[in-house]
Amino acid sequence: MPEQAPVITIDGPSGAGKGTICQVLADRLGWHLLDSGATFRVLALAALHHNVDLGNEDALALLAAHLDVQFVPHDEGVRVILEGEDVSTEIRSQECADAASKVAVFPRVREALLRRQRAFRQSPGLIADGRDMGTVVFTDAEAKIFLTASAEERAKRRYAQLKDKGYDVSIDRLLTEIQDRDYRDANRKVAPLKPAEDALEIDTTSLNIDQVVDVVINYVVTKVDCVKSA
Ligand SMILES: Nc1ncnc2c1ncn2[C@@H]1O[C@H](COP(=O)(O)OP(=O)(O)OP(=O)(O)O)[C@@H](O)[C@H]1O
Ligand SMILES: Nc1ccn([C@@H]2O[C@H](COP(=O)(O)O)[C@@H](O)[C@H]2O)c(=O)n1
Repeated sequence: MPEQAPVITIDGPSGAGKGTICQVLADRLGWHLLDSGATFRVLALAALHHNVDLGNEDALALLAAHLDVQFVPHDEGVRVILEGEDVSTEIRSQECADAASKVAVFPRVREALLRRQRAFRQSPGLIADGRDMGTVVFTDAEAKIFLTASAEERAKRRYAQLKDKGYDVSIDRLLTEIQDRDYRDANRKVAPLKPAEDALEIDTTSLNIDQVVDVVINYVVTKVDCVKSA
């Protein structure tokens, strides 16, 4: 059997810094990047566009199986093209985040997206960002990391990020949204948000981005042979 490309998984709740750290790792190693949250967000957006009920598992699973979506690598990350339209910005809305966490509770929806997520595993390697990358999608990953931070710190980070982009947001509302999404993600029956048994857990509440990158790189070099020898 041909050898599979190595995978590093980074899971954790919203705002823990997964996307930021995954991008740094992917750039440093020259590996592919899977933002699995984007697969749920784009499905949720397609459901909203086509008036598919976010509570209808059959209809959502069918939509997921036939979704016309491309993830196109680009200088500033990955462009998400849905039915020929660039929706990279639109899927980042709070409405899509919320809808994504609603469609993500359904087993058949997750099953339909699995094949697309696993297809990102290509040479020379993959950095996979999500909630169940280490527990379900890439259980054989070479290194698994679970990033956390207090909900208050994550709301502060999101507030700063959105303010920076010119959005007028309330920190209290962001905190409530984060707590609601955490609850839904951690309490669903399939692929709940939790660390893999063999994951390194890093609480980033009082660490800055550079400090988190250092902890992650120091760990990865101990776990992934081709990174050790690079
Ligand atoms: N350790 C950190 N210290 C301070 N700010 C951070 C840290 N890590 C990430 N951030 C900032 O927090 C914001 C959210 O980070 P990021 O998007 O990486 O989180 P995430 O876990 O991928 O969230 P989501 O799952 O919702 O996509 C960004 O503005 C990022 O720059
Ligand atoms: N592996 C994953 C990734 C994401 N989800 C769900 O999608 C929502 C949006 O994810 P972001 O990382 O883009 O914020 C998230 O709240 C989860 O409900 C998932 O279930 N599994």
